[in-house]
Amino acid sequence: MDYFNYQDDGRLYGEACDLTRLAEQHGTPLYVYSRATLERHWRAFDQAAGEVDHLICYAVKANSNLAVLNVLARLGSGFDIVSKGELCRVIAAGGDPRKVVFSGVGKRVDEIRFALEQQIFCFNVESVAELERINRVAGEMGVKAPVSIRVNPDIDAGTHPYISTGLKENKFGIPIDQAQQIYRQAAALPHLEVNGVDCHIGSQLTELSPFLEAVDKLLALIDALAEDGIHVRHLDVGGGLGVRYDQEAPPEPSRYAEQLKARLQDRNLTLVFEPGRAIAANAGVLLTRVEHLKPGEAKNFAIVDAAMNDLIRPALYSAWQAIIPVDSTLQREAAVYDVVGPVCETGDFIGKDRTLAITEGDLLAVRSAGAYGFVMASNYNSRPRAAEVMVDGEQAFVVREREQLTELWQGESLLPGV
Ligand SMILES: Cc1ncc(COP(=O)(O)O)c(C=O)c1O
Ligand SMILES: N[C@@H](CCCC[NH3+])C(=O)O
Repeated sequence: MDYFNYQDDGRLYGEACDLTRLAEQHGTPLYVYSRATLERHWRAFDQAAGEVDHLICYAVKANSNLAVLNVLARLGSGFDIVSKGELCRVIAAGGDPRKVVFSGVGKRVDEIRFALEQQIFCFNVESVAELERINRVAGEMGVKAPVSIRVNPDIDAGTHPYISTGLKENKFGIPIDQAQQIYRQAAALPHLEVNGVDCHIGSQLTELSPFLEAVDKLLALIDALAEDGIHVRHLDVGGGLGVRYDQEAPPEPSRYAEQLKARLQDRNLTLVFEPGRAIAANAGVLLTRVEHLKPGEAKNFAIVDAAMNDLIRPALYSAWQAIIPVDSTLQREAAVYDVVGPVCETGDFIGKDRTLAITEGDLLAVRSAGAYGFVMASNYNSRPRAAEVMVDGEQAFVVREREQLTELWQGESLLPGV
């Protein structure tokens, strides 16, 4: 459920804001986010966890706009980060670093030091080398680093191979069959406080079974660790809950949490969730205008002003996102189009074989663009990045200005002489 709907005048609105007007005011391509949707999705996790001690750490990578982070911080959200940059964003947005988990396979020494200074909740450690590095840095600082080990349970998440992370062949985490041994090593390091077990098996999962299979393996590990005298306090189940892009019917957070709670029984564990997409994807749309229609023998093309540099998911994963007219009252002839951008790549498409009734100048909305949209944007073909707007009821706020051309070569310089 989101807050992007057609109203009685046949036009698409974001909450109570007319998207046609927003596009006229701010230009296209334009990302529009809905505050109410973000809040609703975050609360769905919070309420699902209910009485169990829990922490919802929104995965900043999904959408790191400061206003998005701030909306969630105001609800009391924690954050899952993968870089110093993301931690600085959380702080700039008013988030609490003590509710931050730090994931990622390649944390640098300066990033570890900064995170320790900020007293984050936990490092999700992905290798023995990283355990030793964190131990060393914490020792130099005279503190104890809170750590959890990201366990790779070797489970097929049944998702796109590029966003699957819980298989042996993936670079993430420590293989489950070595986990107990590595936990013993970690517990023996003097500057670490081992307080959790973590996993994240992939993104856009539409079934519960892989999550539950992973959790069963993790709980067995937690029990085995207890026998070794290692008592962890939290279980971080990662993110990965899928969303509806098309016909998918992903499980609701409530059903997921119910199953988790049934498995926790009387173990006194804090549950940590790291949802990204489930909170942000359907809280955003990308508005784009049709530049040209180009009929062809094999294909008709609708060339729009958004491209793979603005939204790379279709090009990168052949991801499908709905593309709909912003004004449904316009009388146009329908045809089947590949909706493509102006970038000079054959892979530059937003959608293929879409039936649309459009003409030059019409506005389209790409749905489900709130996660892994703007954050993955680039300046390829020297295209400035889009502006971002957040709607809140009848009000709309520019939460990131459109990038200016001169910003594209900021910091570049000519060779001296000649
Ligand atoms: C460690 C970690 N946590 C959380 C997430 C968020 O995943 P999703 O957006 O699928 O919820 C990711 C990205 O897949 C991740 O790598
Ligand atoms: N960027 C991916 C998700 C990656 C998840 C990051 N761990 C997507 O758009 O689907």
